[in-house]
Amino acid sequence: MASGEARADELLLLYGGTFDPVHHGHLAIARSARDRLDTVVNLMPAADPPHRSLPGANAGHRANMLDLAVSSEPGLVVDRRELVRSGRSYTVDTLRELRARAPQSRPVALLLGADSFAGLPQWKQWRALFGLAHFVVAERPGSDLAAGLAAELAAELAARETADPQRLRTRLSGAVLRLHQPLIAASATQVRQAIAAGGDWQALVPASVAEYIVHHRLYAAEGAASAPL
Ligand SMILES: Nc1ncnc2c1ncn2[C@@H]1O[C@H](COP(=O)(O)OP(=O)(O)OP(=O)(O)O)[C@@H](O)[C@H]1O
Ligand SMILES: O=C(O)c1ccc[n+]([C@@H]2O[C@H](COP(=O)([O-])O)[C@@H](O)[C@H]2O)c1
Repeated sequence: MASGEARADELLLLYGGTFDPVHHGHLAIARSARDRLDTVVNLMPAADPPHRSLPGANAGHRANMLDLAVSSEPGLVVDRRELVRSGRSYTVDTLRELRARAPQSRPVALLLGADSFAGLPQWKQWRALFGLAHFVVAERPGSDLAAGLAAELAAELAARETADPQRLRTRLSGAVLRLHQPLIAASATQVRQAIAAGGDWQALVPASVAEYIVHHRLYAAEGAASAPL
């Protein structure tokens, strides 16, 4: 495990998401990436996530829940860089900003689920992303990368895939590593819907996150406004 001050050539692993709310599926892939790559995972909530409707909880609440979720998890930390920027949280903008500040010798990787990776051709300037970061793609129940990828993305994957985690350190960007972590089928939609419907949801998130949701009345059924942060 990497510890202390990051070296200029240390791999920087970012895990972006809406995290509305963070659940055990998110944490499982973060732990798996941490262990496979022997590095810290920076969970980075999107303030205004592109290509989806407004989150159910505001960015401050979502980041606070992440803080709680990682508080006893070695090697997982919260990165608020997208919370201090206005406008939509496009990944290409985040990476360019980071590249302008970080040492040029520092490799950067993005962690994402297979469903997100399959949607990459819809992202802003998606091809430019390969020049800015590596991709670490986690399996997700229901998303099969072997089938259903757009031809242009399938071609990129075939050219860039590596099974060697070291490749993410010897190059600055452009490789794709697949992560075969234990699958957890949880989704944030499932959590939000179960809360709104009065169903069972608490086992899908860490206990501290469940307490936060209840305390702030997040995702409550229509008519029950959530508490402001
Ligand atoms: N259970 C899971 N297994 C693997 N990857 C996941 C899982 N849940 C989320 N991810 C990945 O984590 C990233 C952030 O996901 P996000 O915050 O949108 O969660 P979500 O559960 O997909 O949310 P929603 O249901 O609101 O769409 C995405 O790249 C997504 O593919
Ligand atoms: O940059 C884009 O166009 C873009 C489009 C869709 C998603 N993303 C990023 O992908 C990450 C996962 O998104 P989501 O919606 O699945 O939570 C999150 O960091 C988003 O900002 C980025």
